[in-house]
Amino acid sequence: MNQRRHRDFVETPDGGYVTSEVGLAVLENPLLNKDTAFTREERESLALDGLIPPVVETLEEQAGRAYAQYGRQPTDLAKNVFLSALQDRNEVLFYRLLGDHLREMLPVVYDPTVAQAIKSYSREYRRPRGVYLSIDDIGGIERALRNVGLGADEVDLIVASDAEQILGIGDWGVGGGAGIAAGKLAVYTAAAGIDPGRVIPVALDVGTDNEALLNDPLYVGERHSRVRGERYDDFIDAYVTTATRMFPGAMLHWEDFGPSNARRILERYTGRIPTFNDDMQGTGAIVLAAVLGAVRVTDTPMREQRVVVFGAGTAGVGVADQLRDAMVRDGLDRQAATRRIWLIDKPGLLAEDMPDLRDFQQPYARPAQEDVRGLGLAEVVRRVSPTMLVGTSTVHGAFTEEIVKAMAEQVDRPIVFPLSNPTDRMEANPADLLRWTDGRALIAAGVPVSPITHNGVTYAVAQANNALLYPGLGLGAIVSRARRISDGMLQAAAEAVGGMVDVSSPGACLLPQVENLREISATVAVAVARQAAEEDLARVELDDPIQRVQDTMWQPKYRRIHANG
Ligand SMILES: NC(=O)C1=CN([C@@H]2O[C@H](COP(=O)(O)OP(=O)(O)OC[C@H]3O[C@@H](n4cnc5c(N)ncnc54)[C@H](O)[C@@H]3O)[C@@H](O)[C@H]2O)C=CC1
Ligand SMILES: CC(=O)C(=O)O
Ligand SMILES: [Mg+2]
Repeated sequence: MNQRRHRDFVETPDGGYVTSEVGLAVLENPLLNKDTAFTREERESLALDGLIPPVVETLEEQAGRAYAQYGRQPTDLAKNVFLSALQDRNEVLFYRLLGDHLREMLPVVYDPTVAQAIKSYSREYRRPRGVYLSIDDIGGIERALRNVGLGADEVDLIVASDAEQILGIGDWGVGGGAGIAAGKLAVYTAAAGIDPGRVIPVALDVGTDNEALLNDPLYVGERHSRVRGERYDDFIDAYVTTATRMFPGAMLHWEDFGPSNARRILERYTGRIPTFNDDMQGTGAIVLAAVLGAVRVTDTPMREQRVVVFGAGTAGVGVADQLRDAMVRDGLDRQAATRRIWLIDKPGLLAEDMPDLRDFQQPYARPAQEDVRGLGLAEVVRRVSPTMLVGTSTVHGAFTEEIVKAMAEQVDRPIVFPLSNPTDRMEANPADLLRWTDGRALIAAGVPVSPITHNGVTYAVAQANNALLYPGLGLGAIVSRARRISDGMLQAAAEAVGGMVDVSSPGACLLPQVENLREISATVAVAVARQAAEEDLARVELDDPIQRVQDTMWQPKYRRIHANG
């Protein structure tokens, strides 16, 4: 009978569950709880009689009530809190509701409202979710991961964050790590059907430099400044070593690390285990997907693009890397491709003779003889005539009317991607971009944007958020049990998303729409699994990856539950 153990229940070959839990313990387990949908037989066998109101409801009826309750919440933050409480109570109902109203609820569970939820994590705190690992207790990592109660082959995915750069809102300590890891995992399940019983969100608490948190009596994390250097590296290493030893099949996802750690960590582990950094690689790949759509509209090949990236941190350089590689595939050598990308950060245009360049910025630094060191965005746009302007700076309004109009004077269809999150960090408002360019701008933003009508044409603005890509990437890696996440797999994912859109009509969206997220993720997963096989990185052979992806996707449906014995 015992196929696999899920905490305190096992799955049976007919897709039901057997549990030794009874009574309130069943109702308090969000993976088992069906609330008023327990049948009469289940109520009897699981000792639930009298613990639930008499009615027996369907999942649909429950979802209808929950949606009405959701609608009565006064603010987006209240809606987020309501949905987390629902997830803590009944995961099937939570995912059913989320799946039924994905376009409406994704911005509440995830970006942009997740930023507000993270800021108020300690104040709103009601109950824990996932695992909290502390740099002050490195020896406790194994114990904490063991306490989750999952066996060696029962974990597919672990999302971890140290919360140094949460979205574009900076350092949010333990609540940032816990909140973003849980938010990203909710998207994994809603988008790609990653089994919510086989994942672990991890907050890596290394302290925080956010003084408001340190001085907040309600703060729930370690109350000291952020630890850096050798102790930090030892902590990350202990986490990776322990997690991969205990759960050898799990993929490790890194989210919202600061620029000094994100790339270093990825480079240390990428050749050894299945792991990826979403902000660098997921973002780079989804932006590449949108760019592939945009260059079909402009009919200018990749190798002829000139790209200005404003904000040369984790995401900005991740995007630059993917665009450079796409130019190389289009015929340029690596150096020529790199030269077609201009990176601007706080000190202005990055140049070789600048002190304090980060190692990952160095390849893009302009040669000293160009004598362009430190130029501001407006001047760079004037001199370079970029075909693409990408914003990953967190600087709201950085793409001013003057700058965008200057760009639009030099190219017919300027590609402008204000990607910073949440909404109050966006480099430009898409409606303004269309107005300033008289509808010529090809736009993608990090947050969802409603369609915009300009001069009689309705423009669907793409959401270039890594959420359109990482769930399918993860699913593809899981079904193929990939040993590594390779550049080829990221490219396959980007091309799969890019191939899903028809950009031929005026105002067409550069990326598929969020309500098709399950379809997008399935398509990405198949492409990724095929690529893993192609590169000999798959640990299982898939005769029919399309069917395997469908079969692997967890569905928010109630299972029949039997009592053990
Ligand atoms: N759409 C998407 O899928 C994603 C969007 N992002 C967004 O990108 C933004 C940056 O995120 P990360 O790269 O993780 O942060 P980061 O901290 O690694 O990078 C931000 C960079 O912007 C630079 N910057 C700040 N102020 C600037 C200014 N006035 N002028 C020029 N450069 C300036 C910083 O020095 C830093 O290098 C965030 O808002 C984040 O939400 C990040 C990942 C995915
Ligand atoms: C979307 C995302 O990963 C970020 O803004 O950090
Ligand atoms: Mg992120």
